[in-house]
Amino acid sequence: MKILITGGSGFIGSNFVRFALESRSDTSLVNLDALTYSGNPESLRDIEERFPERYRFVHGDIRDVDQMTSLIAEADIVIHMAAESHVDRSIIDGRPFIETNVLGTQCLLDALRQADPDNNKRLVHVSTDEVYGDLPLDRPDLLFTETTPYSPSSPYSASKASSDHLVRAAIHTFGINASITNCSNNFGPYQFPEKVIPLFVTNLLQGMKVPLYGDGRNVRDWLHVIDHCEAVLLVAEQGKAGETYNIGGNNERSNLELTHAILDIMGHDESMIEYVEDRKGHDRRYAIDASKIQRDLGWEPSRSAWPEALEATCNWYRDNTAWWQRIRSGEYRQYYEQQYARKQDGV
Ligand SMILES: NC(=O)c1ccc[n+]([C@@H]2O[C@H](COP(=O)([O-])OP(=O)(O)OC[C@H]3O[C@@H](n4cnc5c(N)ncnc54)[C@H](O)[C@@H]3O)[C@@H](O)[C@H]2O)c1
Ligand SMILES: Cc1cn([C@H]2C[C@H](O)[C@@H](COP(=O)(O)OP(=O)(O)O[C@H]3O[C@H](C)C(=O)[C@H](O)[C@H]3O)O2)c(=O)[nH]c1=O
Repeated sequence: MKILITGGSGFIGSNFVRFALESRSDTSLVNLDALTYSGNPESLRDIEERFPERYRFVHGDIRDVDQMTSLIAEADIVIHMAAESHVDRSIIDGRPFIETNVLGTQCLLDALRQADPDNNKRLVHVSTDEVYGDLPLDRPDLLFTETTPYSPSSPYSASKASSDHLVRAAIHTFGINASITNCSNNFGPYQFPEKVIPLFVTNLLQGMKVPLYGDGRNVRDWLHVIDHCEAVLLVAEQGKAGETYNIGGNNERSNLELTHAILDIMGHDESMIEYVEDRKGHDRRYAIDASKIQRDLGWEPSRSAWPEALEATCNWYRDNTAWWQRIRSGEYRQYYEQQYARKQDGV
């Protein structure tokens, strides 16, 4: 089986590459990635050495239709993960989100149709539960299902919703063999330290406080990244064309609960919490009903149990300082310090 992954040098992508090569000995994989600020070749250095025959990196952009067409022509399965992925950045500037998530997805679909006019190849479009908007805090009975209407709140989620619609339109109009996955918040190794868990853990490792937005009551449904990767691979191999699959951990936590758990694991107390200005348009609660993928494909989130999985993740950042120290001392440090100061001042 030949897989082409886009965005394979990012957080979920690099975990997917490792998981697919380790769990499928008959699989080879090409990773097309533009290496934006969140793409890190260091995350896959060991893979290049361990699987020289089965793994190849290609530096490129999903908007380059000619390059994408030749790469897709050589693949059986395309896993589309490349994206601008951070909500806070989309609030500062939404344009890169439209360029990669919307235009980039259209370019990928154009390339797929050129490379595969008979629709023999399989595409999995990896998306987010944020397309559904948010849920009220006082209705724990409500969950996102595959038929929940789209109601995105941030430029990020609006761009992902657009990309989902483009994929659905190509399924309907051209009959492409694609499925869409909508997943909840992932945690695990190799996540860029702008997202809440690696940010808080690496702040604490540097003796810095953790900036909690608003009152900390917002809720996220946390899933270990390898559970997500396993689900995406299952959808690629066994999912039905035209279907959407929701993926979630059944693991809802308020940000305050998450923060206390991290503080406990890292040996700190609540004096390290700094309450800062809330995120604009901050979604209150995400919660996924994953019963369809559980029923149809037999998937279970077996690696996401807390506190063990969270503790293993915190330990990974503690044990892999070389991976994040370079990132946190470069350009990103300036971005982060500006953001942090702005939120402290409430401007
Ligand atoms: N992180 C989560 O919790 C989460 C949850 C659900 C869905 N998702 C989706 O999963 C996918 C991966 O998310 P992530 O958290 O790993 O993101 P990430 O930011 O860590 O990685 C994104 C990768 O895409 C690459 N990329 C960006 N623009 C590109 C372009 N134009 N061409 C080629 N490559 C490009 C980057 O270099 C990077 O390697 C995204 O589509 C995201 O919307 C993420
Ligand atoms: C960075 C940061 C975040 N937060 C809060 C904001 C959220 O309520 C929660 C998680 O934030 P984060 O930015 O890590 O993730 P989400 O905005 O939920 O989005 C993530 O999960 C979805 C599914 C994707 O699709 C996104 O790609 C992914 O980034 O912590 C803070 O309180 N302080 C901080 O400094």
